[in-house]
Amino acid sequence: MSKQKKQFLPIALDITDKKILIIGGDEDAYKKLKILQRSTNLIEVIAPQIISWIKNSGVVYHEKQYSKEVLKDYFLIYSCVEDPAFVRQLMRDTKEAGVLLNVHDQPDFCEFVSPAIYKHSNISVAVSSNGEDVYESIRMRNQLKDYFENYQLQKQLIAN
Ligand SMILES: C[C@@]1(CC(=O)O)c2cc3[nH]c(cc4nc(cc5[nH]c(cc(n2)[C@H]1CCC(=O)O)[C@@](C)(CC(=O)O)[C@@H]5CCC(=O)O)C(CC(=O)O)=C4CCC(=O)O)c(CCC(=O)O)c3CC(=O)O
Ligand SMILES: NC(=O)C1=CN([C@@H]2O[C@H](COP(=O)(O)OP(=O)(O)OC[C@H]3O[C@@H](n4cnc5c(N)ncnc54)[C@H](O)[C@@H]3O)[C@@H](O)[C@H]2O)C=CC1
Repeated sequence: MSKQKKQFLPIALDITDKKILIIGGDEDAYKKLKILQRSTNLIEVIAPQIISWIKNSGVVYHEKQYSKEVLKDYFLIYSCVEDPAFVRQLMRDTKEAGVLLNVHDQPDFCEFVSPAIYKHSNISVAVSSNGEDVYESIRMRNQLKDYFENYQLQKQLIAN
């Protein structure tokens, strides 16, 4: 029987005073950290080895193996670990703890996916392809970004 296609709902979550955990300490984790830092400072990283870019980014980090006891302290979990056995166990742990999981670049394992975002003050434009075509999401976000930046520029020109 063919697998049912996933459906993702685009929403905006209240993350005020809520901590987010990134599991993994390499370049992928760093990229995810930089994206999340546009929206919050309440991010922590856990991994046995953490690159210096992460350590120097002002984030709280824990240089040790992940264990499921930590999950209760966080609102969202982003995993940037590739090991499939690790991911399978993490999916069981997050389900048990009732916390939502994103697995970097692996939509089949994601309970939520990250859209491509353009943010200007209070306005956010988020583009998602239902997890199907991230490059199209990024392309469309960039076009919308150009549109909004031109729009801002035109408004300024008219005002002056
Ligand atoms: C499903 C999803 C799950 C998730 O990760 O949440 C997912 C999946 C995959 N990404 C892949 C590749 C890359 N993704 C990026 C970048 C971003 N990816 C993001 C989101 C998502 N990526 C979710 C879908 C969103 C939607 O619905 O459209 C963005 C928008 C947001 C963010 O990550 O926060 C962020 C841009 C941030 C920004 O520009 O602001 C780059 C570029 C880079 O990293 O520089 C590369 C190439 C380098 C690399 O390979 O890493 C591949 C392999 C594809 C292939 O090779 O064919 C898969 C797997 C697959 O498509 O099946
Ligand atoms: N069982 C398998 O098939 C495995 C395959 N791989 C393959 O190896 C390649 C890359 O391997 P790595 O760079 O070692 O990637 P990795 O995914 O093992 O590690 C990425 C990051 O996650 C961290 N990490 C690993 N285990 C962790 C844990 N238990 N708790 C918290 N953080 C943890 C690491 O410190 C690192 O910073 C990939 O292509 C992957 O597919 C890697 C591990 C196991």
